Amino acid sequence: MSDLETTYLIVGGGIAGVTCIETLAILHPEEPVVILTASSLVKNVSNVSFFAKTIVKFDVHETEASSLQRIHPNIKIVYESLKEVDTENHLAITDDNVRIRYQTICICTGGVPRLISDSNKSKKILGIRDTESVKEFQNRLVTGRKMVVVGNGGIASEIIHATSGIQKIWVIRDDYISATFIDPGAAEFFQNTFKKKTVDENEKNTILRRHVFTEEDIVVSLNKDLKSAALGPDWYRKLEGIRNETGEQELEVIYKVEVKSVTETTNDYPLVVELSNGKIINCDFLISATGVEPAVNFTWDKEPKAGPDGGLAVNEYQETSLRNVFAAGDVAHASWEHAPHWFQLKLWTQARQMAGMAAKAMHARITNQEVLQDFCFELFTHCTTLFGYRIVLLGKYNGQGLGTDYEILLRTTPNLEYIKFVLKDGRLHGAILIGETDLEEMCENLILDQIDLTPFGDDILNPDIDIDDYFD
Ligand SMILES: Cc1cc2nc3c(=O)[nH]c(=O)nc-3n(C[C@H](O)[C@H](O)[C@H](O)COP(=O)(O)OP(=O)(O)OC[C@H]3O[C@@H](n4cnc5c(N)ncnc54)[C@H](O)[C@@H]3O)c2cc1C
Ligand SMILES: NC(=O)C1=CN([C@@H]2O[C@H](COP(=O)(O)OP(=O)(O)OC[C@H]3O[C@@H](n4cnc5c(N)ncnc54)[C@H](OP(=O)(O)O)[C@@H]3O)[C@@H](O)[C@H]2O)C=CC1
Repeated sequence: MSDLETTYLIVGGGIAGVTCIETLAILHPEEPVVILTASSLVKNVSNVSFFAKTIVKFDVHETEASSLQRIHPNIKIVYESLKEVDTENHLAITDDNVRIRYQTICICTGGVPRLISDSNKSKKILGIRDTESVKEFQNRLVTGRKMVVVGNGGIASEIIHATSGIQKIWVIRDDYISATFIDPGAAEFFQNTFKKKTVDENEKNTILRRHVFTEEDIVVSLNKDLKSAALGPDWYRKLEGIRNETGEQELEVIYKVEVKSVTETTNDYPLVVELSNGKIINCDFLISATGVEPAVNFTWDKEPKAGPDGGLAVNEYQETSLRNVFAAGDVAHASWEHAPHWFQLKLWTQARQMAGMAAKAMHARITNQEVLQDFCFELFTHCTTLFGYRIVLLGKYNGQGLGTDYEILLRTTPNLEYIKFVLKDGRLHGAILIGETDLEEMCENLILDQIDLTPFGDDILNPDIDIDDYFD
């Protein structure tokens, strides 16, 4: 017996779940869809702009789940948590024992912060994922004097940039900042902008250089029951201006260390953080911005295959190893053979792309049609803002997996732009574009078409030559 019957069941109201519904609303509006969401707010995407075929930028907002009724005429919203999936009988069972019979299901339950190992020892160790966790962080910023930030990815970088009036100790495993997204050269570009806001005239000169790098030169780095969706792009703006003290940021970066232990004390500073190099830091609270793990927070009659991170392993159509069970977004592990210039990172662009693909494949299954993998999986692209600069990452932007004999061509103008091309056998395999470079579309074409750039030499990045003319 079931309480509800549906053709499509979507679990989760983050970007992946909502995109899946939006796509099904276009492909199959007459068929019933049920969304099972643990939070009453869902994500929606607006102001989508394309810098090139595959390079997309958009805004993410939170809205009432009921607004989905305007998107899909045949949707039913169930505000509950998924407890169990009975794949044999095509049944999903919620915490309150509501039973939903589906023909296809897409799991979009996202991720939860992966905190440092001592996180259960103190409530002063915080992870950031949803609005609630940011509120707690905001409260701690109001009175905090010193915080430790652990991790070297997107969240840590944004926190360091956005907070002021508090002493910050940034603890990272790498030997340069923001290693998930950039290389040591770009890290230096950003650190110079921290040091001084204005640049001397004679420092504004553009520097162009080619370097043959090896893998050893560039190290490729790639709290609770949090069931709300992950935050939107401008979440860190909520941290700005909490303390209005002006002046130099009190920032200390400690490189190549990890946190060994964290203990609470009754001393002036309530938290004692011991690092792997023996250093002791006393602080008010610690932010663990140390990645996400997939939220597979329900049980199965039969376990599907999992990826190395515990996420649901999916093929190129986003289907798990269990027929008619699809997955998309942070909960999914991309287990198909990737195109040469694509790899998975837990980002909302990818959550959106995976969910669009899942919806197409679910629709094809129901209507007995064939489906092809979407073109967006040909090229890794990420468009974001870091330390106040627009940053576009393309393909193997840090030489990921290119072996030991690739070249790097750099053009940098202090406080203005940082452009890095990763070349192998004369062809472009990846790029980091920081600032308003206007090179996105050209780079996308050069990577996708694998044009031999040897004849252009270093002119490919010469600011006085409009290289686009060659390819028109
Ligand atoms: C602070 C922060 C900043 C970020 N900034 C960026 C950025 O600038 N650019 C970028 O590309 N990415 C960014 N990300 C990553 C991005 O937010 C995620 O990759 C993306 O939101 C994942 O979407 P999702 O739909 O898979 O998961 P989520 O957004 O986590 O949504 C999961 C949904 O599933 C629901 N759910 C969970 N378990 C259950 C259950 N058992 N039953 C029912 N419902 C359930 C939750 O309520 C939620 O609605 C950021 C992440 C964070 C935390
Ligand atoms: N602008 C953007 O695009 C943003 C994207 N995001 C996304 O949100 C998600 C969460 O962000 P975030 O938490 O920053 O995750 P990230 O995966 O971006 O970064 C995690 C960082 O923590 C480090 N780390 C992991 N475990 C430890 C540990 N035990 N001790 C010290 N360091 C550790 C990792 O190092 P190592 O690499 O060595 O494992 C890495 O530097 C990610 O999917 C991220 O891509 C978040 C904010 C902004």
